[in-house]
Amino acid sequence: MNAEAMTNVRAAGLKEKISIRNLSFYYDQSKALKDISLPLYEKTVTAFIGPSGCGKSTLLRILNRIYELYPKQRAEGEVLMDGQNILTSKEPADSLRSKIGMVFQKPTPFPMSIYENIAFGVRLYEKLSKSEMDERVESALRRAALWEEVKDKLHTSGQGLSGGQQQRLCIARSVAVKPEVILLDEPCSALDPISTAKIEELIDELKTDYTIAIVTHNMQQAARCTSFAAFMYLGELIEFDTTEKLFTSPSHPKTQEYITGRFG
Ligand SMILES: Nc1ncnc2c1ncn2[C@@H]1O[C@H](COP(=O)(O)OP(=O)(O)OP(=O)(O)O)[C@@H](O)[C@H]1O
Repeated sequence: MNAEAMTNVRAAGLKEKISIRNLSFYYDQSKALKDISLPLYEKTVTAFIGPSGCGKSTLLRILNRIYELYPKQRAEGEVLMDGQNILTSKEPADSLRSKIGMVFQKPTPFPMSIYENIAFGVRLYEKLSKSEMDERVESALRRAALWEEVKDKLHTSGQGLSGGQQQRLCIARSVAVKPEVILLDEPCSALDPISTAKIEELIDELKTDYTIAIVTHNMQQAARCTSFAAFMYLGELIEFDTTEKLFTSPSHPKTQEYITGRFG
């Protein structure tokens, strides 16, 4: 990041919620991420962009330790959340995942009712009374801008919703467990433009409470709804800066080529 951007970060009083330091990642012998260091600022949206295969999804999967389910995958370096290295901490994975929620490219509602899609995750972490649970489900659906559309059919299947509604249900599901960080891996790539616009509005709304990282192939989307952006290429972080700087006057020629559509 250049000096001017750094001054702006300081002036805005932004705190590093997550600090990624010298992070490398291996799929067996193959090195998919090479010595990545960057911050995710608190209550801010950061975009991860770059051509297919550059390691964006791999990076998100490290942040909530999904990779540890696979014996041949290994991370080196540090991912500090509020100063604690989540890669080596003894914190159980499910507790970590309640703090760092993830929404995937393809909407993945569970095969159960809209209500249960949300209540199911909450029950893993908290014991709530029926009325408290009703409130939690409603507030999560409101937060995900879905309440008005589903309030009269909460006990019908979540899989009966449209793709865009399903994705908002998945966002509601992750919001319901009161996370601190939300990771969005191409959340709009399977959606039509109207649903995409709704999710973008929602991201803008959610950043008042959550630290958000979003992987996207859509440059306009990154420009519209993020404050910081990281450009990755072949497993390396080429450039990290404010989204405005990265899109208007990138420092690296590769970033320039990518954002102007000359490759990728
Ligand atoms: N399960 C896996 N086993 C081995 N290599 C993998 C695995 N998953 C990903 N990779 C490799 O790791 C590298 C980074 O992949 P990743 O999916 O993180 O890229 P990406 O930037 O998210 O791509 P896309 O934009 O296409 O989703 C690629 O070279 C990919 O082939």
